[in-house]
Amino acid sequence: MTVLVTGGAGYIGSHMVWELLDHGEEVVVIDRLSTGFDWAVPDAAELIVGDIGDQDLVERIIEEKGVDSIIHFAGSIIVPESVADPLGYYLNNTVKSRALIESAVRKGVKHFIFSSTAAVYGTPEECPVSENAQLRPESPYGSSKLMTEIMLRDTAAAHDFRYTALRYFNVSGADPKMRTGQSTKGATHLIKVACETATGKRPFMEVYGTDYPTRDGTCERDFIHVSDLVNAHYLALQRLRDGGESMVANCGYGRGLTVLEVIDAVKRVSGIDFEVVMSGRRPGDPVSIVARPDLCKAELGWVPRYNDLELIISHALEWEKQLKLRNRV
Ligand SMILES: NC(=O)c1ccc[n+]([C@@H]2O[C@H](COP(=O)([O-])OP(=O)(O)OC[C@H]3O[C@@H](n4cnc5c(N)ncnc54)[C@H](O)[C@@H]3O)[C@@H](O)[C@H]2O)c1
Ligand SMILES: O=c1ccn([C@@H]2O[C@H](COP(=O)(O)OP(=O)(O)O[C@H]3O[C@H](CO)[C@H](O)[C@H](O)[C@H]3O)[C@@H](O)[C@H]2O)c(=O)[nH]1
Repeated sequence: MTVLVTGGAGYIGSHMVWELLDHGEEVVVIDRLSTGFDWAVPDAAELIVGDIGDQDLVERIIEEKGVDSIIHFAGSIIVPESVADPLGYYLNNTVKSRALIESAVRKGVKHFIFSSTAAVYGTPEECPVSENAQLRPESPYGSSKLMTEIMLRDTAAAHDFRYTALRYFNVSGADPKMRTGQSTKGATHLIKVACETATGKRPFMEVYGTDYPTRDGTCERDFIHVSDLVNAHYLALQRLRDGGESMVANCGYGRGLTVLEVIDAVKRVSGIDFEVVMSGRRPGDPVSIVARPDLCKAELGWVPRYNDLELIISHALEWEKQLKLRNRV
């Protein structure tokens, strides 16, 4: 039994590959290396450079490697970029996910885990938000992911195929053993950007919007450590293999932190008082989004191990230093 990890050369995917290898799984990765790196894939996993929309390639991999499960991370992930290029996002996230799901069904892969996102909720009426809240994405990115969730739901109803869609909140941090981390070039994620500024890779950083209706005027998010996130996927994989029904679950800690609170914490942990410029709002940003994680805990038996902002930041900062040391910036 082999697990096919799409996007396994990327930030979250590479952590997933390590999590699977740590549990003794056979792993094959497909990644076109658009934002990922071949060096991020451990030697013990096979990397096939290619596109998830290439059905001949994907179906050959499934057959030749004896793939029983797919964990699907490959996609385009930047909210404001999706506002500027909606059709590009619908192609890479929705159309190519459709091709991948079809290949899975054709080749009899019965278990599928999908990287969904809190962006499917838009700005929820109630926070923390539970899975049955209204789905009103505010960006093409969120819509492109919601459409994939719908395809999975309908495919599972029609075929011998079960899935878990995990709606990630704000993923951050790095492998505590420093085997991988977020290496994305031109990153836009808050903690990554703040750590790059603290380590001198950027001269300053901006805060996008200071007039939101929150306690300090900046947006509020729920930051989850990437290692806790990939552990939830591993538990979801075991549950599907044990016959568990399809499900959709939030992955977050249930705790909201504002942009300014995060920046202050990065300054504290790094000991560097870097420059922060207050700017206008960024398109597509919901004000506040925090998970209700009860379902993930109850159904998967998920027990987070790194629910501590300073610990998340210390791992992210350490990875930033590793990138410099390894000349990979
Ligand atoms: N980072 C977050 O905070 C976050 C939050 C919610 C959901 N997600 C989802 O998690 C997944 C992984 O995100 P990430 O942060 O690791 O991003 P990433 O950009 O580091 O990883 C994505 C990987 O997919 C690859 N890829 C993209 N399109 C491909 C294609 N058509 N064929 C083959 N490979 C392709 C890229 O080369 C890259 O290695 C994405 O689906 C994203 O939407 C991320
Ligand atoms: O330099 C920066 C970077 C970010 N922000 C702010 O920080 C907050 C978080 O922004 P991120 O870009 O880190 O993350 P998003 O919440 O926009 O999106 C992330 O989480 C979402 C789920 O909530 C999606 O899944 C998406 O893939 C993932 O990028 C936003 O208010 C943003 O405007 C800044 O002020 N300055």
